[in-house]
Amino acid sequence: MKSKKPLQQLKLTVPAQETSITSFLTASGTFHDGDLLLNQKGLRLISEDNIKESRAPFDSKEVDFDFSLEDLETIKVIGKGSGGVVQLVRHKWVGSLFALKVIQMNIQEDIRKQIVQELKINQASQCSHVVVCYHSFYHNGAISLVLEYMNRGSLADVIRQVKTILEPYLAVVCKQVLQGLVYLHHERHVIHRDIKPSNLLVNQKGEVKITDFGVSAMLASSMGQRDTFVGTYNYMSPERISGRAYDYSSDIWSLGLVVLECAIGHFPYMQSEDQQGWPSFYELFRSHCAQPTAICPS
Ligand SMILES: Nc1ncnc2c1ncn2[C@@H]1O[C@H](COP(=O)(O)OP(=O)(O)OP(=O)(O)O)[C@@H](O)[C@H]1O
Repeated sequence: MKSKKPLQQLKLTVPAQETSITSFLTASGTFHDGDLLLNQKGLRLISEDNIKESRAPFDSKEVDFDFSLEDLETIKVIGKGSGGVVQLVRHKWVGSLFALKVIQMNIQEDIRKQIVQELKINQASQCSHVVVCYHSFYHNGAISLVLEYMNRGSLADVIRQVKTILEPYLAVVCKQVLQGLVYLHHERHVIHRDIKPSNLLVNQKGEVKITDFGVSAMLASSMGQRDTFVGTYNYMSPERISGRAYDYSSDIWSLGLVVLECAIGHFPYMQSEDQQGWPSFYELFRSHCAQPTAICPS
């Protein structure tokens, strides 16, 4: 694809809709949104009916309290995303390491909703190829997620270090991500919608796990397809770029681009690894959709 002038990585901007956090707080200071309740002591999912009946703080017997934010000490900052900072932390008494993702909640309505979605999915995940969220806390306007620490960072970090990944290893990476996607698609009925190298984390055992469900959406059969998007365009499937209906297979397209990137050492829609920046939306649209191929039906 020809690229006259490389542009910055694209992010879709959404209209600013600042929502005060106070509108989601109960009298006791618990963050409440839909069936999710979150406070300093932990997270609890509750049916809407129960919430209407009580609007009460957590029943401490129903939450595992053997773990609090005060039990964690920060070792260093390991990453920064659009939602907030990720720190490496250690449990003071047990010595276990975790990644602590702290997200300030006085943010746009759409993003807040995505984070709540992420919490619900993380809390329920039971798959060895999906990053575990052990605990989540809400305190002083911020949500903190205690995540499984993946000590080799993301696949983006790996590509930066080794440039390309040889086919036998790439096959192993691909298989693990596919196992994670099979779980998300078939067990959780979720389209991830933001599969990209920085959302695939690696540990020293060679395990690869999917993380960051900030832009995931539940695909409830009654709901059909979700049409809101927050994230980068670069790994997006032709049907999403052109605003058509999409389904689970759009995650597979994204994974395909990630695998190609690992194999050739640069994002496939850049002409070479020397090329700086990312293709513009229009360049992606033209290459995926305006000049349709077998994988982009009109
Ligand atoms: N569980 C984890 N273990 C180890 N490192 C992590 C973990 N979670 C995140 N990181 C590191 O922190 C970085 C930032 O993560 P975060 O999910 O906040 O943003 P991102 O996915 O990189 O970007 P964006 O928010 O724009 O999608 C990651 O790229 C990764 O290097």
